[in-house]
Amino acid sequence: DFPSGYTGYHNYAELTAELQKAATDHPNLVRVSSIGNSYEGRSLPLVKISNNPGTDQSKPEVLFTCNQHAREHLTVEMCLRIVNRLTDNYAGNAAIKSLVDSREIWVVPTVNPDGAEYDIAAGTLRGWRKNRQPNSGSSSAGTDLNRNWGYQWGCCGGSSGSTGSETYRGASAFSAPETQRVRDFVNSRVVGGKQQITAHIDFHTYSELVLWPYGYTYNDTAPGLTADQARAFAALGEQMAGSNGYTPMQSSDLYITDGDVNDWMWGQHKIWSYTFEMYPSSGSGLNGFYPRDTVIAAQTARNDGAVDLLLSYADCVPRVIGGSC
Ligand SMILES: NS(=O)(=O)N[C@@H](CCC(=O)O)C(=O)O
Ligand SMILES: [Zn+2]
Repeated sequence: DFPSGYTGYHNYAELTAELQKAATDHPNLVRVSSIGNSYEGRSLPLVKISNNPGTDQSKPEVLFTCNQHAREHLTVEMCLRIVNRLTDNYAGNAAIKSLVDSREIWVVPTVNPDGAEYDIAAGTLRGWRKNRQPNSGSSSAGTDLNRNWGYQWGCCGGSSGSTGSETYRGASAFSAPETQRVRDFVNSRVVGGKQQITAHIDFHTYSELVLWPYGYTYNDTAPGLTADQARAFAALGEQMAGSNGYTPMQSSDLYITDGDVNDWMWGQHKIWSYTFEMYPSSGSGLNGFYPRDTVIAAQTARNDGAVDLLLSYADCVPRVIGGSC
């Protein structure tokens, strides 16, 4: 479990209990289900927040994913913040009520529960990043889930083919059960030939950044991403960064990543997909991944405005530059 100074973070059992509590407290707003299991067989929880959660309505859908990277535990708290804030405040906050009434919101609070549990299993903080899937012929386990997505997978030097690398891309695109399960869920949201999810944030730590596609190329435009679309990505990214004080940039300006989730969400589905790197802005080595639990409340609430911005533009993100849909 988490060591002292970190007990405010939710381990897997505490997370699932918290999600069940949200559903029990708000049966008219929340459904908790599963997109399937991790490599080691842990259920990957799926939370739906809606004013009619038992029915698929034709409203713009927004997805939040957290904890692709095991050691980035603050992101689990971020997804929990989204669930609790949108439900606990629905009755008393007109702005939140209108966002929830006009959207269908999906939250996957942990994409990598095996890695997250392994990271804390010894009562220490191991610095683990990848999933816990073995690599045949190697004593090094783990795939970097954020290099395993099947858009431009392994194309461009933005990942590694070595099983021991922290950015090992896996044996093939979607070789990891966890990316398969999120892929299958997103694919299932194509209804009547139209992807219902219009916008997405994948939360990571750390460096305090707002990032948008493409990661696989330094170019601002590339096949499937026009200059206007790049302008819209940047404009909304800059507005969200203005609300949380993070630094906005195209993700390849940070470094080239291939097989990352944003490139797949946009490349495959034209979902306006961002990565948020949360607090801290900097750190020496591993300690940046392990801020004490005393920062959780402030550093998750810090993103409330950005979450609301994404939700508000979700009907038509190009509106952010005066465009139309
Ligand atoms: N959270 S992190 O691993 O330090 N940074 C992310 C950045 C993701 C991106 O550039 O799109 C990654 O390398 O997957
Ligand atoms: Zn990460």
